[in-house]
Amino acid sequence: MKLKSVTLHQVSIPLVTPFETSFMRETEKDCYLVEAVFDTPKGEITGWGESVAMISPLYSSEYVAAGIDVTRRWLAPLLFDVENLTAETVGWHLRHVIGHPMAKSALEMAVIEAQLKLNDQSFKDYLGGMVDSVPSGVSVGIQDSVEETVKVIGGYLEEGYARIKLKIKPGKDIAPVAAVRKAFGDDFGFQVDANAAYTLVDAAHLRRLDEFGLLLIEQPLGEADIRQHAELAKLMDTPMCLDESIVSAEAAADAIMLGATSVINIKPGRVGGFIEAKKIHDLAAAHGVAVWHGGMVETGLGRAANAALASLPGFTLPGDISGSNRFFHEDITEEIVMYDGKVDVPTGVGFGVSIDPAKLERFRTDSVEILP
Ligand SMILES: O=C(O)CCC(=O)N[C@@H](C(=O)O)c1ccccc1
Repeated sequence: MKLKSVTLHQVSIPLVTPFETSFMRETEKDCYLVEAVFDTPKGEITGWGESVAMISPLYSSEYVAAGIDVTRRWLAPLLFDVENLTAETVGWHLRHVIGHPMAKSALEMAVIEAQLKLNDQSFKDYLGGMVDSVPSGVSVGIQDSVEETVKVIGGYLEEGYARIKLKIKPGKDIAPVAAVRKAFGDDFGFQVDANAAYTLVDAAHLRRLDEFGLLLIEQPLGEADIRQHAELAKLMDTPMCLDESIVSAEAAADAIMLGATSVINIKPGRVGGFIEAKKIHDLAAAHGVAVWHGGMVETGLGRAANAALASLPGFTLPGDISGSNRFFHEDITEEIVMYDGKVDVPTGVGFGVSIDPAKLERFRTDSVEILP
């Protein structure tokens, strides 16, 4: 395939309720979509991708404006020069640009989808997915009070979510977790995500979480740390899970070998794309390390692609692939629907969903066209 043009559509979609983590509080989903047109043996084909970078560099160093800039000035020009572009080689062609995994992943997604359309193939089949639906977990932001936390989680349990993930930070951790366990018992999957809000000095405090039978504790320490997480893992019974630190298969190998993680949160955007994410899945499986699919408040496009990846056999824990309605009043693709604690794995060609032009128009705030 030969890349002919790339258009980046910046969108802002209102959230149904504010989403608060230890490092930010969001009321809109701001991201950009990649619309890439390719010349192929079957004529012109368009592939779509989604960048999971936030509007500000608070989860990682990436952010929307930087992703648009690095794509316009560096990444797209590199791909325009490739005569026969394939999904499996995008990362190689972009390897000299340091960093920017989310921007690279968004472009790779568009190449993947065009290749799937060229080969009349679903993403699930391309990856070797084995199931038609995947368990659907939900991520719960930091609430204003313990009572509100119990109420919100009760609502999601009512809806039938397979697993609850609660954001925590110093001062909003033990009490809400204890109250949720007291209110709903021990028979549901419950985990916490600190987004790097603690330090090793907090080890004794974090060990108090061990009494609540949590599935895991996610990234309690620094976003780039591996060694200290290995130290903390020795002190806690709750399984250690890494998110932000796992920026590549290499980092995953280091974390596994150092005993820093017994569960890995896989996010294609964080590691540079779905091809690298599958390598991490395969590496973890070889080491008996469980993986689950993380979420970055993606639109239905990203959620559909994530569900396909999560259909691989190593994804043994429910991921953050909630229904579209968990975050959005309306999605820019067909709605991803959670039912009976699961979401369907799309079976259509490509990612199995399409961008609704009218909704793209409604939520679009800017577009930039990039030509060779
Ligand atoms: O369900 C979802 O899509 C969101 C899951 C979630 O909590 N994501 C968190 C995270 O730290 O993993 C996040 C969201 C947005 C930006 C950065 C991080």
